[in-house]
Amino acid sequence: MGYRIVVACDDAAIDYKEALARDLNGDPRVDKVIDAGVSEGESIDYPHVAVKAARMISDGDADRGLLLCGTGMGMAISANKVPGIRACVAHDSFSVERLIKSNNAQVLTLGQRVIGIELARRLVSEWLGHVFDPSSPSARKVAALESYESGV
Ligand SMILES: O=C(CO)[C@H](O)COP(=O)(O)O
Repeated sequence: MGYRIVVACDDAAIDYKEALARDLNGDPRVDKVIDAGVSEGESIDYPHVAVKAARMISDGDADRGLLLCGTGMGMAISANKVPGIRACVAHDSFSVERLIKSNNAQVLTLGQRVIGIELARRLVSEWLGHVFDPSSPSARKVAALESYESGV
């Protein structure tokens, strides 16, 4: 079973969303790419787009999210407002690996104004290859993180 991935961006990152969605659509590890916007000519501020996409994950309609804006930071901050969602910008290979293996994050965010497209493509491909190990020592820390969401 491959991943269902929701992709979304604001008007600063439409080019990257289109290019990365094309890659994802051609990747055998991906079953479905869901485009949550925005498209050319559309202007919706990043918090609305990020929350819409993150809710698709928390509702069980997608497994992972790839969210893009100018820096990746606004998308991450916004997606993290959705209960249960762990999102972060990661612009290097090691961070992308740890985003999954340490943090079990569902959402990777990238900034079109920060990194080049070829690095972005490589990071997204690497991201798909990483899997969280629930028996790893990191699981205890992710569980602790989740406990704060439930008000403990
Ligand atoms: O990068 C962004 C938010 O982190 C967004 O694409 C641009 O936001 P702005 O600098 O507030 O216009």
